[in-house]
Amino acid sequence: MNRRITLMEQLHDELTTLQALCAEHSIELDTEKLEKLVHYGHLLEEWNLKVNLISRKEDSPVIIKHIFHSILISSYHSFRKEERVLDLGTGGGLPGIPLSIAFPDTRFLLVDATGKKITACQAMIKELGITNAIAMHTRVEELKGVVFDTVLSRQVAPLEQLCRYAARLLKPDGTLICLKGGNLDREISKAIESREKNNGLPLTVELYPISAVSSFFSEKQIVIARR
Ligand SMILES: C[S@@+](CC[C@H](N)C(=O)[O-])C[C@H]1O[C@@H](n2cnc3c(N)ncnc32)[C@H](O)[C@@H]1O
Repeated sequence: MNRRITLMEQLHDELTTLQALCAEHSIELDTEKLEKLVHYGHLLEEWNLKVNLISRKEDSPVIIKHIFHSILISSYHSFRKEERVLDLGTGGGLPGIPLSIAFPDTRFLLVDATGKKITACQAMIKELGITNAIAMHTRVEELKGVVFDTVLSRQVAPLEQLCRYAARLLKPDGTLICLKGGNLDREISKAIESREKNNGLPLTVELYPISAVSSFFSEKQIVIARR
């Protein structure tokens, strides 16, 4: 029998899906955080009707494709108390908003060159009661007087360009973490060739393929660049 799924059932399904994925990857999140992440997913879809934040012809659940994808970074990097993190080209808050929910003691700055996207992020941050993330409308090249332990970036630019942006904003022992897809051989070679120009970033590049985590992450990798 065909029947419409109620909002309550949908929320429950999303919560269960996220909980199972987190448990499978040893990511510990309490129910309050899981519920907030599900709430963020709904706000993201609502805002997406007004501002282009994520693809509108979604073929996969937002809770996996965008939210768990962001959270998965924490399997490869420990977000510490008071750590300062920049999300460069955050768009609708990815990966910064999910990670700020998961790690409330870490401090996140989310920047994007598009004002309308930052307005959406600011509204979502407020509605979710997030106090450890700030969204700022700026090009990353114009950020001054701040340094970060970690720079995050999801689907923004080739690695060499990200290294150029991050080089002057990262502490000497800081880390650049990118969520990327496809074959990265050429862009990694270019980034390594340009490292002298980019304050020695990257000295090393670690690649963590995540295709096996979910069918929605086909050809996706987590890329970690260090000096
Ligand atoms: C493809 S979107 C990805 C958004 C988000 N990270 C995500 O995964 O959904 C790339 C975003 O990077 C932003 N962007 C590109 N270059 C930038 C720069 N130099 N400074 C700040 N934002 C930038 C764009 O405005 C855009 O919102």
